[in-house]
Amino acid sequence: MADPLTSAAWWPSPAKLNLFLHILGRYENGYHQLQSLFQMLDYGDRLAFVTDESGSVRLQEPLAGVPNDENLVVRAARLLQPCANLPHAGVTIHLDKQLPMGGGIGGGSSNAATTLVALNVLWQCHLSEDELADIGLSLGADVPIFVRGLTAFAGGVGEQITPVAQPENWYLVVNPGIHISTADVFGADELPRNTAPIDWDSYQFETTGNDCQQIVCDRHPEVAKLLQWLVHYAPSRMTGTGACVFATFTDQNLARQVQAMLPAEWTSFVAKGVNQSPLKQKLQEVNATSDTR
Ligand SMILES: C[C@@](CO)(OP(=O)(O)O)[C@H](O)COP(=O)(O)OP(=O)(O)OC[C@H]1O[C@@H](n2ccc(N)nc2=O)[C@H](O)[C@@H]1O
Ligand SMILES: Nc1ncnc2c1ncn2[C@@H]1O[C@H](COP(=O)(O)OP(=O)(O)O)[C@@H](O)[C@H]1O
Repeated sequence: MADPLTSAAWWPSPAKLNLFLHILGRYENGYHQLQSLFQMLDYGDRLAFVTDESGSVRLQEPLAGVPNDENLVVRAARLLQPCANLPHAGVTIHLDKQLPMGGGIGGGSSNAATTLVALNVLWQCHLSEDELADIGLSLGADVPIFVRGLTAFAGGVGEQITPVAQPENWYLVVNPGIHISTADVFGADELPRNTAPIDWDSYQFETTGNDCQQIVCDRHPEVAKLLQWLVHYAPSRMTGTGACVFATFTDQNLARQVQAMLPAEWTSFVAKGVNQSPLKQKLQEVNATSDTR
């Protein structure tokens, strides 16, 4: 069937990697104080929004295991609805899901951020980026960084963001096929929670790590096996609370050569690390078009 939506109707919803993830401590509300480098990728899901005056939010393609009312896309749209400057603002949302769920690459948070950024335009809410990031934070710690759409160091629970340009490397991202709950990892007694803070200026991949990696490897030997396989070819690490693992290359062809050798049990994608996310780029294009009208 022909795609009824034009290519211009789609808004990108990119993945991220945590190039490192340190846990410094725990706040009174149970959330953890982190330091991390969020690397935006040029690869991800995409969403399209068909607005109407129904006053309701519909999701056309439900996700297996996620009731529509709990889908972050629907929750984000409903949070924004009171800010719409259109009568009875409603929307049907199309979600083209490519990213594995629960993989530590931020798919759900990114979907929520794309929904906030796109509907802010389409419903004429006129909210600032800061206001959208604040709304996003109420949906999840990772949503604000996707709203801002820049590769950045993050502190606090992940919401204190310092944009930083990184070399735009190529990443082979491998999914061992395990769904890991972020809450389960952060709830683990054996999780290290006292890593000393680092100065952003002195960041190096080699001298940092992922404080969640060891317990995930202990609990899920498949992740340990995958890491052992990948480090033969390139510097590799788990992203977020897992389960995906990435290997870093300066050359796209090398990343694809290693991808071609991966055992069939693991799925993967190759993506470029970008300093500005495809969502931010799309927003700039949309704003430029409306400025010339
Ligand atoms: C730690 C990261 C790194 O990217 O893990 P991934 O989810 O990407 O693997 C994220 O910041 C996660 O962000 P996000 O997935 O939005 O987290 P939330 O929905 O806000 O929280 C999920 C659960 O993780 C725990 N949590 C999350 C963030 C944080 N700084 N401290 C925590 O303790 C809380 O127990 C919370 O119940
Ligand atoms: N639009 C969405 N996309 C993915 N997951 C979603 C979405 N809405 C809600 N979720 C829930 O959020 C959980 C975490 O998803 P995701 O963001 O993909 O993982 P992670 O935080 O590990 O990167 C999923 O297992 C699912 O239950």
